[in-house]
Amino acid sequence: MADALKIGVAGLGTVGASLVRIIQSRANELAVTCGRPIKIVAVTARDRTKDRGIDLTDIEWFGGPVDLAQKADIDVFVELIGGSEGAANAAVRAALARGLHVVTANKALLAYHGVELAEIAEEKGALLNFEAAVAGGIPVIKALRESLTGNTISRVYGIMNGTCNYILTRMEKEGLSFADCLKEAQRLGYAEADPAFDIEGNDTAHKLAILTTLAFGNRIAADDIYLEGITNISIEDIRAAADLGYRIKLLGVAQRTETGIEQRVHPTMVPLDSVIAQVDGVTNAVAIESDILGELLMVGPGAGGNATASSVLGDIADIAKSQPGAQRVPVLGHPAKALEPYHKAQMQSHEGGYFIRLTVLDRTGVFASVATRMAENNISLESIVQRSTQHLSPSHHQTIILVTHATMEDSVRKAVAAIKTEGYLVGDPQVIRIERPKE
Ligand SMILES: NC(=O)C1=CN([C@@H]2O[C@H](COP(=O)(O)OP(=O)(O)OC[C@H]3O[C@@H](n4cnc5c(N)ncnc54)[C@H](O)[C@@H]3O)[C@@H](O)[C@H]2O)C=CC1
Ligand SMILES: N[C@@H](CC=O)C(=O)O
Repeated sequence: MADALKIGVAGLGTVGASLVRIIQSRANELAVTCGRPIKIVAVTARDRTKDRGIDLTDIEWFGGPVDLAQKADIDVFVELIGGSEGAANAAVRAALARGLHVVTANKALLAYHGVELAEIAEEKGALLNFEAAVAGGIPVIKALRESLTGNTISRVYGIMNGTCNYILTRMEKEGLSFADCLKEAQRLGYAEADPAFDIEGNDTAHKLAILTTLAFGNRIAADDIYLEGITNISIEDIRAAADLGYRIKLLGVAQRTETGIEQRVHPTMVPLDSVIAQVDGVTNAVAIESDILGELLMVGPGAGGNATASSVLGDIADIAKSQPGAQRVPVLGHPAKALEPYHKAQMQSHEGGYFIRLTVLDRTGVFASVATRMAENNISLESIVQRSTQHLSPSHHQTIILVTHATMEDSVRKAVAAIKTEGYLVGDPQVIRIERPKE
């Protein structure tokens, strides 16, 4: 049997500890599958004394990630620390500079430095694998980077954050509060070290930026994504959506348009009878629409130690099986130096359906005024209903809920701005975009 593939792991948290446990418990099977043993020989984390339920005897402990990346006698550096800057960034650069292969689950790092890191890896002939960085255990990177070669992709979208989907699902199904659901997602190891990245939509944006590049061949443009998280979504919205035949999901969507590439992350109403509406809890789903294959929908565990470690392990196994000096698949699907500049489609030009919920004073003429402001902006309505909300508040308020046919974002913004000036609005209007699967 060939020599062992020597692995150094930086970060022994939810994902790192699961990875070590799996590699140690399946050593024999992995050696047979990969044609050589896979051996963890070096590790580092913040706290050396913490009990992680893993056996670190005979594994060299390093004082920090950069130290490990620079000095350990390893073939592969596995980065499971997190964060786009700081130790993770410095250590991955140090490993690539030595020509080591790198495996990472760090979407923030790739979203902001992926092109540069891919250039270094390609210059050095090293592999930089990151299957776990998007949608946890779902092999979406391999699908886009390798399996769909030759297809022209028109849209990639999906549920890419397990924490948010877990929160929305439990709020809807069990009536739990947002805060309680988030705490539970943290306890289960789904959330980021700073959960604001999950609930404000940044984590989905990081993942979407990576998928956009793989799908469309542009340089990664993580800062050019329209971004709204789920912190504004109330149980009232979730119930109103259900009454209208929709469910609310945090979606990331990237699509080609006539004016450029549209990238957006926001709470979205999807039809209750669509597959994506049935994707519950920590499960993720990524849909890819392309010309040869048609629509591919991949559904699976999106976060958590084992799901994520499964993808990290797959990346390590690919390295174990790769032949030295063999032609490499470009890190981002296209050689990093050949990636095209990103041409952004403006969000104002987005076209789709909209749900608009307005709390208004109970006055004569309000309903007619709302309908008029819509008509003035050429917005065609699928439905408009008015409900009394006096049971929710002692004051004389009404709720008006509108669902539009496909319309321009710009028109909706103008109509809502006009309504805001009328003096009958109570609080801020709630606007949620509607996404329908391809007919
Ligand atoms: N938890 C999940 O479900 C998923 C996580 N990821 C990504 O995987 C990576 C790791 O995530 P988790 O395991 O959840 O994080 P975690 O917070 O549970 O673990 C992070 C580990 O890195 C170590 N660490 C942090 N800063 C360090 C430093 N400066 N020097 C040495 N060690 C340091 C910590 O001691 C800890 O062992 C992140 O990039 C995350 O975004 C990706 C997919 C899913
Ligand atoms: N915090 C992330 C972890 C996986 O990427 C999530 O909840 O999806």
